[in-house]
Amino acid sequence: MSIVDIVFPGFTGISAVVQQLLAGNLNSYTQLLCICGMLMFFGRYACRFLGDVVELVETHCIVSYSDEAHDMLLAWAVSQPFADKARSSLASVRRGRRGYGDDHPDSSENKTLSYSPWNGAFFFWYKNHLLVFRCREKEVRFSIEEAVSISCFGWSSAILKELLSECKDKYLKLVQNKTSVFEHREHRWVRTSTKDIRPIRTWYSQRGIPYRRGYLLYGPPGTGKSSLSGSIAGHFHLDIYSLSLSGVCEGDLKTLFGKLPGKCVVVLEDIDAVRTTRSRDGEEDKSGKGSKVSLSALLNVLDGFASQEGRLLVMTTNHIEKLDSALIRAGRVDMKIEFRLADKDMITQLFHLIYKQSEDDIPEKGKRIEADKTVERLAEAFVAKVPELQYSPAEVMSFLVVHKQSPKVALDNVDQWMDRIREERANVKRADSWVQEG
Ligand SMILES: Nc1ncnc2c1ncn2[C@@H]1O[C@H](COP(=O)(O)OP(=O)(O)OP(=O)(O)O)[C@@H](O)[C@H]1O
Repeated sequence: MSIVDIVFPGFTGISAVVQQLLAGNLNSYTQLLCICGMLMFFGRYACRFLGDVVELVETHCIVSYSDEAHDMLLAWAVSQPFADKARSSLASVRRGRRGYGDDHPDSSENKTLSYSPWNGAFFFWYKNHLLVFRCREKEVRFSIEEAVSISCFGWSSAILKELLSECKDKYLKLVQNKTSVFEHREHRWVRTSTKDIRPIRTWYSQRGIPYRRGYLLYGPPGTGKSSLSGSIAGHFHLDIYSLSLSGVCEGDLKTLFGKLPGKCVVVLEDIDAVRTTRSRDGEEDKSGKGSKVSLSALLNVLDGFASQEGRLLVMTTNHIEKLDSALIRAGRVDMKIEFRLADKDMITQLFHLIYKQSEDDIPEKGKRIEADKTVERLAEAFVAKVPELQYSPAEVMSFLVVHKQSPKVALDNVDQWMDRIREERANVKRADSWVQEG
């Protein structure tokens, strides 16, 4: 290998081929192969050189994967003719790679596929300017990210800004009346889904009093704590930023809170996972459950966070008894709401929710009333069998959904289902006691 190979890899090989060609030692078939090889070799350098020259006369705008501008640009790009014609594209069922404009794809009979340009440079005309949309895979901290940019020829970026502004308008229309859910990936917020706003009427909305409060939702798993957070966000047209304390370290927690927008709902899940210590001077805690976030670090970010207008903090826990009083004192938590296992009333409501017939199901009023009476009778029998405050709404709901075709079958199977749940709980309890003993 010569020094020239460092600058032009393959140079030695190609010069040997040229020498052989000039010496005339090769038969015609080998000559043809050598010429093809040379053309490919020089063609590659020519393309690279041309690319460099083009880059010199281009103006770029890089759009960061972790920024909402990325969603804006892609929401626009998927609807462009160049996306249709792209030789390389990424297919997705949702209208967007990160869920914006999600129209409940699962509920649709025909899951609509959309294609966005992928891994290449795509030329298109925009307001009489030739622009380039580039999209590539980039490795960031052991994971693959998308690097997206738009470029124009010349030294002014005005047309790029105009395009991005159009993308923003289009995107805002797309996500209007939707609630975006952001979750953390290391130190960044990433949109994971977009939901239709869940309507909820509250004392506050009726009186026009804005929310700037902290709530603690506590109770056993599956009692609706997270669902209520979604409803609150939807009602106030705010996005949800959901953070599980068991999955972040202190540094990331601080960075993530620093990157929150002005108005949003922040849901802090598993708040009991925080390392409890009353001292705020950084003293090590003794309770240590393996969580990477100490109470002092959490209190510090919450105090900074609370000063922001329009942010709503919702903390959820399955174990209120484990929480430090400093964390849930008035001011940080204005209201504590207990979520309980399903009582008779709730079980009845869930039964009705699943089995009561709508006008679409049975258009004839008489028949519908008859069917509903049967459901009411079966609901009473069901409630008589299921003891209250033993099962979560999520458990009852998931059992009923399995038997959604027949309330009668649900009733016949409920004893068996309760036995199974009891057995599962006993197994979990046994496993827990082994872990504690170990
Ligand atoms: N009151 C309720 N009415 C109807 N469905 C409910 C109710 N509570 C819970 N569910 C059902 O249970 C599912 C789980 O609820 P959710 O995730 O809100 O519970 P959670 O209390 O936040 O649980 P966890 O503590 O495990 O996070 C919901 O998607 C919903 O289907």
